[in-house]
Amino acid sequence: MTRIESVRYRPILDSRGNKTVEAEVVTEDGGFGRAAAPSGASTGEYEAVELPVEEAIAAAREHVAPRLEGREFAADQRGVDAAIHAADGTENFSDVGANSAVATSMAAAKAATDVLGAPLYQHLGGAFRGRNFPVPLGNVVGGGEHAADATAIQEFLAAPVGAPSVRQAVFANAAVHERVGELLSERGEAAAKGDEGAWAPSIEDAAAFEIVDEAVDDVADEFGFDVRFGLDMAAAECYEDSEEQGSSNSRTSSGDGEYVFGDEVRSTAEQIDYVAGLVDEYDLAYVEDPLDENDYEGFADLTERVGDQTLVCGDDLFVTNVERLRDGIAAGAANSILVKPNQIGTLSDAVDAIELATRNGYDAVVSHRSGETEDTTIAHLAVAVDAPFIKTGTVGGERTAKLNELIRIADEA
Ligand SMILES: C=C(OP(=O)(O)O)C(=O)O
Ligand SMILES: [Mg+2]
Repeated sequence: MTRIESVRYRPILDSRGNKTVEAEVVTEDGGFGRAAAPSGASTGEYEAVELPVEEAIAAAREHVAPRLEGREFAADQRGVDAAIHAADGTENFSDVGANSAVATSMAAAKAATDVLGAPLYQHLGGAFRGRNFPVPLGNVVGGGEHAADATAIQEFLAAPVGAPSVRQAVFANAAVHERVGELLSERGEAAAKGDEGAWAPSIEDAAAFEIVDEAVDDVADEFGFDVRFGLDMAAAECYEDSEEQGSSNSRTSSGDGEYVFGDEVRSTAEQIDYVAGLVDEYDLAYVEDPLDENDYEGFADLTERVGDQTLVCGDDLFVTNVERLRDGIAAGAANSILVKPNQIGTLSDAVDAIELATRNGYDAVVSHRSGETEDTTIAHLAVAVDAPFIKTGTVGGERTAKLNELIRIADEA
């Protein structure tokens, strides 16, 4: 009943003004699904390959669409995703592009829900989903690869862990963003916004810690529940391998290089001490990518030290990849995984990573990318898999698209 009749592709714009892939899937009985690929800036070395948009679209038209049209059923997500894999034939979607793959995978899911008449989260997660909602982690200050001349740490994230509802949590994060803006202007720090809508002031990380700490305390008092904060350090971007000092982003070895965050240079042991100290000092709820993407051992050491106090999350470390996650679980590296469907290319692969994580006591954090569209699939995915957290910004239309969808799902569930 949901047999796919046609698959169409077009280039559209993402929030950075770059071109990205939009896919549309139409079923024989008129079901329609449309989805668009997001795009990262601080991408992990081991992510599936994003091809230039025209190339990805041409490859998808030639190889993916013919494997789906008249052959696969949109409601059979595993079948659709297996066909996309077969059309590509590589380990990392380097032939058709993870951007066209993920757009197709998500569009098929939406076409199925259109026919089935069920919300996307229910189609993906089943009849018993829709009761639990993720805590939204929302970045309020940032820099790194997301803004020039701003903080060295990529993201300072509000974490409204005590919120009684997803709506209150979303509103609290917006309030933290607003309060941070006020505190910055009281200090005379005019700030632009980075790629994800967070303030991008030209200040040291130490000043950002003071400001965000004060802002979350103020908002916790105002809202009457616990609001903490966390970080995405995106440390692979700041790691310089010992064999290639001076050239940033070397990814060939780990452990004996240096972390260069602004003017501060740290060895791996010092970086672990520094992060553990931050967790204690600021009662951090969350620390993503505190170490290089190859350093399972460093992640394990840090997790051993602070894993009972905070979430230690692997983004570039795991890249939503079950093989890399399996290695991490064996090593005791991290206790949570960031899940970005475009890092791995299909919804089925993303769900596999989430299920492996959950079975092993790792929390899944479903995440946006710095380059986004109005697509709301990740809001539904987070509810469908019972993810305890979602990271999808705080303000800006492409971010509020997901946050407002979460509020709607909660209202209608
Ligand atoms: C969302 C992130 O940024 P990007 O999409 O640039 O990888 C991240 O690093 O978690
Ligand atoms: Mg990250």
